[in-house]
Amino acid sequence: MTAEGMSGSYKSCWDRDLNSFPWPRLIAFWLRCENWKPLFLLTGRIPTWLQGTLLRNGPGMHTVGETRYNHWFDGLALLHSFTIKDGEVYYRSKYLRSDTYKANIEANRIVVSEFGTMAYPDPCKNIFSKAFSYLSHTIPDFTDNCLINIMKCGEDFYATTETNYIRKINPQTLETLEKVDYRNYVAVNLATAHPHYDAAGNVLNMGTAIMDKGKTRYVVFRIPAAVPEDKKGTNPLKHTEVFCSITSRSLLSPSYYHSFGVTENHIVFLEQPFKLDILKMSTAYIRGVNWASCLAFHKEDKTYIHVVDQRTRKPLPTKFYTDPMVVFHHVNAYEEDGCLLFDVITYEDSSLYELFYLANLNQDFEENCRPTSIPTLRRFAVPLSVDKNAEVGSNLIKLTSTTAKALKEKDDQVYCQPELLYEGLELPRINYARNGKRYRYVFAAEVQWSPIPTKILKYDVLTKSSLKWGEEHCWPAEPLFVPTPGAQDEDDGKTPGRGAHLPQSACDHSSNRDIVWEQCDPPSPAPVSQSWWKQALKPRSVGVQSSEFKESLKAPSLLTPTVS
Ligand SMILES: CC1=C(/C=C/C(C)=C/C=C/C(C)=C/C=O)C(C)(C)CCC1
Ligand SMILES: [Fe+2]
Repeated sequence: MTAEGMSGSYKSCWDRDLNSFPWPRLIAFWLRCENWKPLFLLTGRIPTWLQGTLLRNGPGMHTVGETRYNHWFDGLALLHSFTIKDGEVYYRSKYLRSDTYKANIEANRIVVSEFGTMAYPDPCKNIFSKAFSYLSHTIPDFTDNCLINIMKCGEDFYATTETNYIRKINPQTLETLEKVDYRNYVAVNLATAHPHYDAAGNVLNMGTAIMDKGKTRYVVFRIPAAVPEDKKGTNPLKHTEVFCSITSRSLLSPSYYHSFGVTENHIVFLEQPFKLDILKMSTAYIRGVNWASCLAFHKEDKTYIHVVDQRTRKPLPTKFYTDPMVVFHHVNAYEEDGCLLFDVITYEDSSLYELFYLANLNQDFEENCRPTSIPTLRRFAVPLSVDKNAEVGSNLIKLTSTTAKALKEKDDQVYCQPELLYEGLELPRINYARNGKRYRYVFAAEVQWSPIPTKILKYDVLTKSSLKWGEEHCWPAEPLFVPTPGAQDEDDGKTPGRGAHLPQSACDHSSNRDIVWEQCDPPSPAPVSQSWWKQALKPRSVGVQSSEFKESLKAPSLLTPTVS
């Protein structure tokens, strides 16, 4: 939690073994390189209305046997939950038992490729059979190490990454359930880990269909929260539908993207010049290179802004574009006086992903980890209807609320120039009730010339002012805004700080179903030191907690993920 902090005692499954240790009120975890370092957060007060369970996901294990991953985004997914009840927080964690996890642990080495690490299942297989088996299909079978986020579909929760696989999990026990292949429901080879939700909880996500029926497309698909009455009990995924699709400008080098924007009537998709090279991907195995090497930033290209009308499900006809840039996180988007405004965190190149190679994060960190461009919050404005007779060179944006421009060009093109709002923030969150609507506050991690956040930030788009919280030895990261029940003001709520880039389920104050927790076996008691944290990371079987502790863990389950 952040500035308001939290009070109450921090209980964990290791409580009985380590209660002699002067536990801080709350411990925030931060994985820096491979060493977990406990960070003691503050004392303070958790508002009594803040009840619920925060689910989070992230890379948790970067070495298997003698082998180690190359990149931060490769680590085996470690699920965490924080149950907040009456001023106390109960923590648990569990590795996602993906097929990748099981194959690696069984082989006691990395045998499945990830973003930054190419691996081979069977080293003694000769190069020809390997080549043949991998060349047999253009798009290889990707990993199900779903380490990025948590998605809620109806009453189900899934760990997600950016491949076609998601893994269903039990939100109470963090156990891994079914492996789901999006391709069984919608033709996509990749999909973002940043879906949007409407007020009814229906999921809207995007993925890329590579060379599907001779075309490569960006596909927006919708997963209903509830199944039709006559289909009660079926899996909502079975009712997934293609909402709309945008044809990629290139068959074999579609854009890489990490998120997208929505407004009440439109969808915003940036076809950015940070591209996947499909031919390189289909030969990556036999060339022995990782997937990351199949991504490239083309600074001579443009960034195309696609706007799809949700009512017609068709892209607007005008060709909007802006300068080459790389965006991972959309913040929000909304419509005002016939214009669509969208706010994104922009980079001038794709160097951020380079920074997160563990070799860069390990030694002389300050030197290696200087991004060549700082994440910058920029606001774009796009006219939703373009006057054909508008003078070439004229600015089509007449709003007083922004200095963003949309310059009319010949042959129906419009060149968009953004307004710079704030330099040095990432992992943006908003009060999600304002998603797609006019809004005022961005909650984010302040990131200066290093990928390691140092402060939590609340930025006011209206006044261009910001509030910050930071403290020595604290590395807060992605905040999650939880509105106060019955709040009127957009920023009336709490923003608990969170470990790097992670998923969350906020709290809803309504349900109070009790859950009884089986607890993981605590690691052997040890002073809190690096070894203890390393040990804590070892996969643990689920054991049964001592009765009194279990009793105290009867927490209301309030699992309502917002978005991540
Ligand atoms: C495995 C794999 C991929 C993994 C991408 C990942 C894991 C990206 C993580 C991004 C994050 C965490 C961004 C944070 O803001 C790609 C590139 C889709 C290509 C297909 C194979
Ligand atoms: Fe993200």
